[in-house]
Amino acid sequence: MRKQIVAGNWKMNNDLAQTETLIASLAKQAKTTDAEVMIAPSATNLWHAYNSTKGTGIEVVAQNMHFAENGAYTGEVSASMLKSIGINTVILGHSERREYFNETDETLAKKVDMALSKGMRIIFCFGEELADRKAGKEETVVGSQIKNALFHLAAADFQDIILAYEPVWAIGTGETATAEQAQDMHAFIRKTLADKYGNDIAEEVSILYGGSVKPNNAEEIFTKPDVDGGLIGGASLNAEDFFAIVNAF
Ligand SMILES: O=C(CO)COP(=O)(O)O
Repeated sequence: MRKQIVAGNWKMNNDLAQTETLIASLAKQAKTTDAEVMIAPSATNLWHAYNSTKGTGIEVVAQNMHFAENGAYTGEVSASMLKSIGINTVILGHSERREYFNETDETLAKKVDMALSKGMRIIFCFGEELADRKAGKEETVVGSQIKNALFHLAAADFQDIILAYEPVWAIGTGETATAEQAQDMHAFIRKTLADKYGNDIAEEVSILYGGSVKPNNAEEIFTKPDVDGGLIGGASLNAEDFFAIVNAF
């Protein structure tokens, strides 16, 4: 059985005091589903968040990391640094990192390798832009993003990979993919995996949907057979909204 996961990507929001306040509110929420719950605070607040979520069942994950072991990469954070403060999962390939920080499939492949070599789990993000969808190229784009960054891996590596389909046109726009659009793409992603690694692997990989998931649309999206959860931006900054989404399964 693949895992159901709801992860909150806080992006560049919440200073230390706000992180404390939001985690205190999250800790008061009741979970009524089996979904795994994750939050991704900023790098400066990971250590605090790791400590203050102990015993809550919420996993703290990182939003990014560098591909090198260590060295002269001013401003960057390594996998070992994350591991050393108890962080075992990292988001890689978010469209904002691709767009604003020039992350490419090639650099992401290196980040994937480093994270896996440190025994970390990865939430690997990808998704087409509006122009791609208008041109009917969404499957071509998504297929190549997955192949270029992940298809050098061994089948066993996929135990540590969670995929997150985030159509760029639905991120922060209030425009969600319809549940059918999400399901169609997730089925395509699973078939892409199955063609390369076989059905057993493809059936075990959790595929999350991200892009304007809110309490009022989460249930419809999560009931689709190939949607195993969500990567939540804006709505993860409010504890009640985030847990309404967690409990939408
Ligand atoms: O980018 C996202 C999560 O990583 C989605 O953001 P929104 O939920 O704000 O659209």
